[in-house]
Amino acid sequence: MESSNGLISLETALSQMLSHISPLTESETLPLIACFGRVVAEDIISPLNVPGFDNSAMDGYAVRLADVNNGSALPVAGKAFAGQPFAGEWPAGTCVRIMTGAPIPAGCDAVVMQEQTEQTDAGIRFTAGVRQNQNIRRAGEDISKNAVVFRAGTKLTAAELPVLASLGIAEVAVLRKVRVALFSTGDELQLPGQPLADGQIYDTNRLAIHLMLAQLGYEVINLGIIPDDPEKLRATFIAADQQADVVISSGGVSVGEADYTKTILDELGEIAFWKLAIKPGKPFAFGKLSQSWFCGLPGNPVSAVLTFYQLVQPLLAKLSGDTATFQPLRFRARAMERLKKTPGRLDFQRGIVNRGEDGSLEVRSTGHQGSHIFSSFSQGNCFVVLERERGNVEAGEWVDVEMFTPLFGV
Ligand SMILES: Nc1nc2c(c(=O)[nH]1)N[C@H]1C(S)=C(S)[C@@H](COP(=O)(O)OP(=O)(O)OC[C@H]3O[C@@H](n4cnc5c(N)ncnc54)[C@H](O)[C@@H]3O)O[C@H]1N2
Ligand code: MOO
Repeated sequence: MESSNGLISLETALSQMLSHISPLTESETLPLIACFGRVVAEDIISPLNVPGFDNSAMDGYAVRLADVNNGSALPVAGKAFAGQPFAGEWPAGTCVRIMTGAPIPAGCDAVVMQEQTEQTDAGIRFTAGVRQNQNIRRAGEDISKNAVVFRAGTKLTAAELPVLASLGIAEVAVLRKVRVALFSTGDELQLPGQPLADGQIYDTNRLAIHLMLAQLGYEVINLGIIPDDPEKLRATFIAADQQADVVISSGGVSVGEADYTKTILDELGEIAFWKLAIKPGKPFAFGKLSQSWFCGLPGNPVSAVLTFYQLVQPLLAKLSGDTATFQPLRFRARAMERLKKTPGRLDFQRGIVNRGEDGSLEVRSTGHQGSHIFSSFSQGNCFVVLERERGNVEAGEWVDVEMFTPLFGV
């Protein structure tokens, strides 16, 4: 949707970007430990049942139902341990001492937990009723042999990789990592550790974007700070385009000094300069260089992080082959103070959300909402997402909040 003020909605921008992207196809086979954050290249089929055999969920006694529930005590015929099954004959009218994880002896109907038994001179007496199948974990209950465990396009994390270990799978074909080239532009930028000349500032954005890319599992080619010099900019764009799947720059996308960035980008590819109906993060560039995709983030640090999060992250996920759709979870919270808001853009204010005494969520502002206030990220824990046409929020009104957690990592 493009409104009368010429601003494109976040959804329109995102769907336009994603419509161009096809996932990578090259894959490599790696050991499980190296697959963290990688995307499965082909469906993974289970080579076995998990559990692999019927086994006990408790330390106790394996019984046949016909022998229990009449109150009589049963002598112990033998023992079954995890890794050491009960061997030999199991005479009628006896029970088997069994440990958690031990294979169930053939003919066993139930396992009685130790706490529901008593040792008597005649053997083990059962102090509670016994039901068929109780405390037996059946073969294939978690995953059955030949089932599709994970479809191609699943991102492997600490939730998925141990499942593969439980199947005895040692290595997996995963898609190659997305390569991202990154640089900051601007004569005013200086490296931390260096003295500042008059009017200079330290480069914040490149570190922020680098860290977010790294924690999302992408390969980062960090090309440093590029001054506002057409030749240097052109050489950097060309080098970045040759090495990466996606080139990300920060700065120079607004109306001011973006001139040669625009000229160079026109020369090298097809780039659209958008004005997005979000705050912060209005100016944003997207398009194709000669072989890579280009995302131009706005220079203001909060705007750079927000546009990366809302637009670049889903683009990278699609390119990486990850089929999960990017849908940040939002919760309703009660504003505990007035939040200033001008209608016209979707606002992502920084807030601090907590659970109130009545159990509902309560949110406060981190204070100054300028797009240069990077410390609002460490002071806050969430975005307060305010609808495009909404005006000021009064204390007590309900708002949407979106936690920072997946954005900044641990
Ligand atoms: N006349 C207008 N001026 C501006 C508009 C507009 O629509 N009309 N939009 C404003 C908004 S909103 C933003 S956001 C910025 C984006 O501008 P650029 O992408 O061209 O970025 P710069 O002008 O290069 O820098 C903006 C600001 O951010 C600082 N900066 C830049 N890079 C970094 C960095 N790596 N680390 C830390 N800080 C950085 C830079 O010094 C400027 O202060 O434009 C507004 N202006
Ligand atoms: O969009 Mo700007 O990012 O409001 O500062």
